[in-house]
Amino acid sequence: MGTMHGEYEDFDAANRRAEVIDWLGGLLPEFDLPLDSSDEELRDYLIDGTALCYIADKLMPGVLEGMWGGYASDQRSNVKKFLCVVAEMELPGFSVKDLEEGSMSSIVECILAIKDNVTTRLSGHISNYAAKTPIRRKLELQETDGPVLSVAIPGKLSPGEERRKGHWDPKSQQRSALLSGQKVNEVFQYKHGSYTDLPAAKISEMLHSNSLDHAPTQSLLRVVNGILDESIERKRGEIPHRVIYLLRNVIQEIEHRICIQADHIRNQNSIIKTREDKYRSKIKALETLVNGTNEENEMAINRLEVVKVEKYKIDEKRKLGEQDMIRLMQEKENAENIINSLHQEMQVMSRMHEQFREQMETKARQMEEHLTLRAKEAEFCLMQSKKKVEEVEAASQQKSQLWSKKANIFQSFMNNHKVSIKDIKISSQSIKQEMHVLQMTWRNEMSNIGHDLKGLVDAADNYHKVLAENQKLFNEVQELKGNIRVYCRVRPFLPGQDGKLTAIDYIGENGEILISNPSKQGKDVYRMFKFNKVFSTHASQAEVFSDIQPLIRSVLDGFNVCIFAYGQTGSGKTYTMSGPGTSREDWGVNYRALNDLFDISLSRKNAFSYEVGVQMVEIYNEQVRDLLSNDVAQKRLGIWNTSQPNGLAVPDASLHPVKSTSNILDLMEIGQSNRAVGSTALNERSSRSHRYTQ
Ligand SMILES: Nc1ncnc2c1ncn2[C@@H]1O[C@H](COP(=O)(O)OP(=O)(O)OP(=O)(O)O)[C@@H](O)[C@H]1O
Repeated sequence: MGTMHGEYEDFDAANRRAEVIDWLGGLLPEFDLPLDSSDEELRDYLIDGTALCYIADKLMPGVLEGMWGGYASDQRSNVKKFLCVVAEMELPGFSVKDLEEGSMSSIVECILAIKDNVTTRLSGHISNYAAKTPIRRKLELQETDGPVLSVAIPGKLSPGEERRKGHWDPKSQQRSALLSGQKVNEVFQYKHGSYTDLPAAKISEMLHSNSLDHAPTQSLLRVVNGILDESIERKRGEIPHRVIYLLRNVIQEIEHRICIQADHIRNQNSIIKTREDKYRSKIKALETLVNGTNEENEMAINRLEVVKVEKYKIDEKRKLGEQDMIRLMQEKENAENIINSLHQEMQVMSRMHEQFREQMETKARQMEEHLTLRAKEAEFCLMQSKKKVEEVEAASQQKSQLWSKKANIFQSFMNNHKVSIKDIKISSQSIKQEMHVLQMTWRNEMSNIGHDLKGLVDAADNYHKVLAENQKLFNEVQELKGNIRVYCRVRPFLPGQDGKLTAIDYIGENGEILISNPSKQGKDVYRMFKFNKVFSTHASQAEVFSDIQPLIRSVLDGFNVCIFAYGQTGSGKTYTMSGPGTSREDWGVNYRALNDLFDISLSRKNAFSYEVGVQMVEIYNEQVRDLLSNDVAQKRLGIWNTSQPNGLAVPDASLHPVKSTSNILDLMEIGQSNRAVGSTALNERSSRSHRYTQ
């Protein structure tokens, strides 16, 4: 924008300078500068002040005093005179220094102000101009007290041409023009009715002198009007020929002046058109410039937006940078604190190091003293050791003599030993031979043992077959004896009971028992019962178990076995199943059965592997409880059905399904009052539990 503004200013200055040059070209005929002349070219033309003085003289003839123009003493006096005229006209001036080396703008503005002033004045002159008297070669407009505007006529030397020819004196020329004008006025100022009476000599003087050239157009028109008025007043219309001739010349002069004025106006029009075209082209250029400026403005706005965005980013970055700076300052403070603490630690360490160094130096001195003492001691010891060495050498000589003796003895011993070694070698060879014989016999024996082992393996196989056959036969015997066996054991009287009140009358060998009831009559007194076997009151625990033991062993062969005791309270169920004490003889059926099973499983451990499980339950008031469970709530196992014949109860199958697995031994004692039941179960290869009925 600054550049554009500068360009516009240059353009405006050039325009104004061109306007000055154009005006001067019309005012000063010798002025031949082109319109696009530079400031310096205009300065060169105006710097001597001659042209300026000529302008002032044109504006106010005679106003310049003394010698001016080419006759001036120096250039500065010309310029100063011009500036005095300008000051009198109250127009803006300039300094001489500006004209010599400063800016030309003030000079241009001054001349343009003069031009405007003259144009304003001429607007009134030109209206009168057409009605003035024609002059043949030069037209001069002059008011009574106004400025004079001269126009150069072709064919006559202009003041510039005269000046260039070295004889042009604008002041004398002007002065002669003024004098001839006054003379013409005197010549042409006649009263009415006097033109026809002009003598021929006077008319000839008017025609043959420069009177017409210098006469104002107004005077010439006054002459024409006067002649015409006189011709009208004279009814006869007779006007002398000489007056008519004068009239014709005056009219020709006026026509000539009008033609010149018309030419001048046409020239001015063409100049104005040329300027108009120039101004239009300049306006187009300015419009283009303005359009370009608008585009540049849009681009500048876009750039401004971009710059705003960049500024916003830069502000954000600046804020981040400030935050970073604050953080870095804090880190710096922390680092400084750390450095200070480290510095303090370093000082402490250096002090400690100094103390340590001093201590070490003290120690070193002490050590040095100590080492000196030790060195002296070592020297002393060395002396003593030398003495001892000498003593030892003496002793060693004695010992060497002894050793030589011992060596002789050892040599003789070695000789004897070699002899004995030879004997040992001979005996070892004989031992080797014996060992070889023994190895051969051992191999033979091992082969025999292998054969024997093979026979044993075959025998073992046969043994297993035989054992299986025996087991089969045993179980068949058990089945023949009956799968359900009922034994009766008679409890002896307890201490304090009367033995005469016994109901047992007879016990048979084949399981018969005769019960007598004295309270009954007839054959109802005796009743005979038949069991598999009846144990008398003298039967021991071992005798009772001996009849049950085969059934228990059949468990190991895959049969389920259940043994339970039944009887009224105090009849001896616990005594029979558990025993009265813990001694081996007192063991009841439970202990003996388990012990027997453990013995058998132990004896068969190389061939079979048995797992034994134990379950303890209590049946009391028709409630079954697991006595080995830690959870009291879980002890209850189910409801028992006691509606079986003979008072037997079976578990509800839906609640407690009886597992059909074999290899189970149940040992129970069942009281009449159903108060308590103890049960022990043994399972071969299985620890699954099994519950039986009451
Ligand atoms: N064969 C026997 N020899 C000696 N004493 C016996 C014999 N049988 C039982 N007794 C004794 O009889 C008493 C009652 O026996 P036991 O407690 O075994 O009866 P029980 O049927 O288990 O009674 P309950 O049903 O009330 O438990 C005990 O003192 C016991 O020592």
